[in-house]
Amino acid sequence: MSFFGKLKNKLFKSSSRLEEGLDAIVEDGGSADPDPRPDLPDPEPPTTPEPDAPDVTPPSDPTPDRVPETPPAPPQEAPQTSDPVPAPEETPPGPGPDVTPPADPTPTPPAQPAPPPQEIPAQPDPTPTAPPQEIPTQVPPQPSGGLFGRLMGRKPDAPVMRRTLDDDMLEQLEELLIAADMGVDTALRVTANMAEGRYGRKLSTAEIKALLAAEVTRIMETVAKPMPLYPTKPQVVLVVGVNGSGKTTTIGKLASQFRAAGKTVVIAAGDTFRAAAVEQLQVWGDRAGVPVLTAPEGSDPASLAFDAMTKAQADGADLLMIDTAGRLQNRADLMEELAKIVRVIRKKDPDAPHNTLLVLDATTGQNALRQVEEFQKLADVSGLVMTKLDGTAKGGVLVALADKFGLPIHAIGVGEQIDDLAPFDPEEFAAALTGLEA
Ligand SMILES: Nc1nc2c(ncn2[C@@H]2O[C@H](COP(=O)(O)OP(=O)(O)OP(=O)(O)O)[C@@H](O)[C@H]2O)c(=O)[nH]1
Repeated sequence: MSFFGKLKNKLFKSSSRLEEGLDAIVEDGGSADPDPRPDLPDPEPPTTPEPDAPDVTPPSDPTPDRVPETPPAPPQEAPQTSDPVPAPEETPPGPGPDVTPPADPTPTPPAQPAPPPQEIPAQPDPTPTAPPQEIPTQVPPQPSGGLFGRLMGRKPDAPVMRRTLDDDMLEQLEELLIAADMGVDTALRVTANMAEGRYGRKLSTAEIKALLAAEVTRIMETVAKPMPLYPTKPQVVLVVGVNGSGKTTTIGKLASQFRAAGKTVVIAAGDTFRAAAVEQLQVWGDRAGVPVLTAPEGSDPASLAFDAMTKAQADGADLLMIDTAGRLQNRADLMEELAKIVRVIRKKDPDAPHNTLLVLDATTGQNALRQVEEFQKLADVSGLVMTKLDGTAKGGVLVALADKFGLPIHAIGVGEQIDDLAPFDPEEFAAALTGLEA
């Protein structure tokens, strides 16, 4: 199975609750429409509740004038289905160590069977006032598609359930989206946009899913950005996040992808308070074929960071990834620790760290929102990596995160293996979240 097929499968697994909820909402209060053609006028573009223009600029980029490296396939220039992390500069398009997706070097729409109901332009206009999407209210019949349909063994020409979009239905949709961890504000905005120009019309499940997927895509497109690479050597990537969020695993996966892209990488095991954490990072360093600098348990992480910076500079390494402790419960200590690491590495490079990645566990749902708030106070978070998107029903929190903070999502973790780090693809994510049939 291709990497994208695998990814899609994993994401689809996570969305069943929302998908089934949408099916149930239309079934509840809807009626079988023998005529699959809804005969609806074109939707008017939503003009009201617009998502807050997300600030996708890292909070305070220490080097705003830095020019991103422009390799043949610069990862920062690939907003669609390309690499979230280092683009394979010299990696041949064969089955070799492609950075992302590792097992499928051509992660383009072919793997994403054209979903008939959704017509999202490849480069949608991000301006909030522009029509967010061209969703045909007349979605091609989906009688044989859809989990529910398949479970019920519907025949292709079976009547399609439709339900009038009214206050009751909108309320149910809001509740469903909130239950799916989108958060109240985002859920209200999304449903308002879905209703805009369509209130009082009869919509099928497929149409509802297409509308929701388009709204989600529109929000997520503004944040789907690969981690930028700079010509600076070493580019310092500080990795923060609570214990267990997946920092170590993500550093290992990223290091492997950077290395496959021809970059030299050094890792600093900055969580010196836990011997187990250091050991685990060493295991990941071995897997990725990247040196891991460690220090005795309990020693000063800033001192280790300084040594790692010295080594990375001496070696001419492209990237230095610094793991950090995640003891959010000792907030003051952690803040001081992170501040000291930054102070120390800035003695070597005043622009470092060039990226501060916050690793978030998607299965924590709404808690991820609080973690962003907390870590933004502790560090200049420049981008997110969302882990454990495989097998979670809480993927909706990504929509809330994007809507609320607008921080770039550089990559998503979809498993525990070294290759299980994927670009964040908004359309694929939206389709998976809503159960939109491909
Ligand atoms: N299913 C799944 N598991 C993941 C993913 N990323 C990390 N994990 C698992 O989550 C657990 C914690 O990951 P770590 O990388 O150790 O997390 P950490 O933030 O470094 O945690 P500490 O070492 O305690 O600071 C491990 O069992 C990982 O295998 C992912 O994308 N999907």
